[in-house]
Amino acid sequence: MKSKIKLLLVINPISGGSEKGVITQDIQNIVLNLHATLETYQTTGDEDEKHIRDIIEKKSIDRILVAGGDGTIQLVAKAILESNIPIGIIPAGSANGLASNFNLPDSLEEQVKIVLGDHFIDMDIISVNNHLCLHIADIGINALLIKNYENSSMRGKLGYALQTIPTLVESELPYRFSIEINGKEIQKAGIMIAIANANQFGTGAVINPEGKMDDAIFEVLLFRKMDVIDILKTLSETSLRDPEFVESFATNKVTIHCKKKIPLQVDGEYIGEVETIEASIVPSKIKIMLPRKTVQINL
Ligand SMILES: Nc1ncnc2c1ncn2[C@@H]1O[C@H](COP(=O)(O)OP(=O)(O)OP(=O)(O)O)[C@@H](O)[C@H]1O
Repeated sequence: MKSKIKLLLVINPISGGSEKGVITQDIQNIVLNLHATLETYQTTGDEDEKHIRDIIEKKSIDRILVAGGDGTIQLVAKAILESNIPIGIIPAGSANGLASNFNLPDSLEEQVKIVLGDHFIDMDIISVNNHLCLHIADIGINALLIKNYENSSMRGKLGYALQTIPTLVESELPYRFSIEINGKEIQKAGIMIAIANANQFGTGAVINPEGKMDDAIFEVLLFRKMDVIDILKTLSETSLRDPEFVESFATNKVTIHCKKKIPLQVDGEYIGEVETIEASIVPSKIKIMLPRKTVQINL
């Protein structure tokens, strides 16, 4: 008889502002009926990466199930970079930017079955100024919006929307970029540049319909202009890819210089202001367990 799969549940108790005690109990019950054993690690925000690595080694973990937002998935991705242990996702963050790209089922039982299944994607990882990026990084207006949102007391989409007007007033648009890409240096003006591994923001707005997450290529998207209405559209499930204002370049390496310091965010975390962004595909990939019917979103 095949030995049972050793599953580690990594759960972030504060992500998405929701109580996780019930989820943990439900997962324990679901796993009891499947060919697996369960270890649980609750994140504390302090040295989680190291603790997860220790558990993987001591308990010979085969698969990891992450219940949290992008920050928690990032943390686990760093911990497993060398061991290449497959991970499954229970979207339990406030935005779930990465998970929104995978058509995951809502049922907890299905989500647990997926991590124990055999269908996966070998997902690319991008390094952006030495930060791991699984989803989308950007410089310019959206990063400034995320910074203002993080500093405000209002959470959720409304909190984000309320930051758009002060953000536009504060920003000095357009930014002027010098982009070294595919052996060329080009000069462009715009309100933001996104470095996209994935197709869509957590809000559902598709910004990169032709992006594939396992082709060792990422897209550099230059947004030429955007007004308040366009920014508010990112809060709904509409495509933002009007060719009038987005220019796209596919590559595995890019360097972008901006004359003035410009805000940078990676996977929803505000990083700070930078003058240069260096992004490249890293040699390691991570195995994300997916439902059988996952299709890449192509509009
Ligand atoms: N027990 C804890 N107490 C406080 N902070 C924690 C704890 N566990 C993890 N964290 C912090 O939670 C953050 C990651 O949260 P995560 O991104 O997963 O959720 P989120 O912000 O709600 O979701 P999203 O990124 O989808 O908006 C990290 O900054 C991590 O340090």
